Amino acid sequence: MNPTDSHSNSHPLNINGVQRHLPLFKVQPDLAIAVLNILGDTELTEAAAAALQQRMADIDFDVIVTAEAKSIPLAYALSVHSGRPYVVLRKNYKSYMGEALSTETLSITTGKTQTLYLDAKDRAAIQGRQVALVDDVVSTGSTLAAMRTLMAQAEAEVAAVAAICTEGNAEQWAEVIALAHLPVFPLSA
Ligand SMILES: Nc1ncnc2[nH]cnc12
Repeated sequence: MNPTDSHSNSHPLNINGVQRHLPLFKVQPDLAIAVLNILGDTELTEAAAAALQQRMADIDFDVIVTAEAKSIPLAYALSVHSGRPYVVLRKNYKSYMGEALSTETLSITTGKTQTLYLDAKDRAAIQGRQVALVDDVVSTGSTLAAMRTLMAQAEAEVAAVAAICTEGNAEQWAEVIALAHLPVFPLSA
């Protein structure tokens, strides 16, 4: 690495002309990832939503579904661009969520198992509908698998999977509509 390069500990990302340098973050003793955090980044979120909406223009979907937390602004922006409502799968159960559905997922950023809940009202909103699953980064596929499980339980059909970035093994994510691919960074112990 070049010590004079101020971005030597980052990975470049360009979405629809919006440039960012993603900081590298160690998530396991032997692995770092380039962290994409769109929270607070209206310009990047907007650029991504506009580009994804274009890529999804020919897909017939009724509802956008995302999981807490970092991708919520993307789902909101895509909702505005596409005119479709969005649903958020939650990480904590609240009493107002009624007869929610739930399933487990393993997070690469925390290394911990998490539960995803589908609120009873959202369950009714997607039953028998075509959904687009949306995430900021599709990485290990654990969140995506949990989202698919909940969609099957709720009798919703997955019409598309879309993300700002795929990560890791690009071939594994050929089905994902994505705007960029992030490598992972093996570290020597
Ligand atoms: N590169 C990444 N940035 C943010 N969240 C992630 N989750 C998995 N990979 C990620």
